[in-house]
Amino acid sequence: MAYKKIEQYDEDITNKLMENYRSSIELLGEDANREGLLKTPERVAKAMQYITAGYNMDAREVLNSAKFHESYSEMVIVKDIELYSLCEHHMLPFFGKAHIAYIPNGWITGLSKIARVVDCFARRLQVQERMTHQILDAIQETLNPQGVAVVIEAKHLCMMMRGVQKQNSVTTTSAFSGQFEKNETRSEFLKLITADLY
Ligand SMILES: Nc1nc2c(ncn2[C@@H]2O[C@H](COP(=O)(O)OP(=O)(O)OP(=O)(O)O)[C@@H](O)[C@H]2O)c(=O)[nH]1
Ligand SMILES: [Zn+2]
Repeated sequence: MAYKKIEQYDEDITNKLMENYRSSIELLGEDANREGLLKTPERVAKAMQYITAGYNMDAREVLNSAKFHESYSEMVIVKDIELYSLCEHHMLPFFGKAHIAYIPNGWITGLSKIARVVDCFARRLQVQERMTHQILDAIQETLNPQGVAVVIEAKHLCMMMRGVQKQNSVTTTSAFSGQFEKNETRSEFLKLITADLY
């Protein structure tokens, strides 16, 4: 199976995480035995496994699972794919949108698979730059298209609720391969992801 079902949690890992989160709650000055917190270690253990489930997902397998022969050779753009990830430095969320395009070279993939590839790499401890490249590489290697473009815009909670405390900064990262290395193609992509066509 390409990805972990939401309800499936490894019992051993869940139990070990629960012990750790119980200790963390106490170390942070709380009473882990008070009513509202009794089930919290288990909830957090499951939530953390869910938001890091990307380690159990294989992006190439996801893309190959719906790969179709097709002669369409214009740009395919899936934009505004929401993403939630965890920064690997503070384990705090960063979240935003991914805009992805590819120009097929005989093969297309199911549109939902593009969004699943985003989840696959977002649901890990990440830096935005690496995630951007991982998404591009998975699509490039699996579909062998004429080019791939990935733009990610995200807000990092580690820059908002602590540290430098900037509430409005947005980080944009991008990666381009093949035809998208040409200015003309890249400009068309950037124009289309900012256009309000829907
Ligand atoms: N390049 C990059 N940096 C990130 C990302 N997520 C978080 N960071 C940064 O990682 C850096 C870690 O820096 P450190 O100085 O080791 O950590 P820190 O003392 O907590 O830093 P401050 O956040 O500035 O308080 C910070 O500048 C974060 O803003 C990311 O996706 N990409
Ligand atoms: Zn951080």
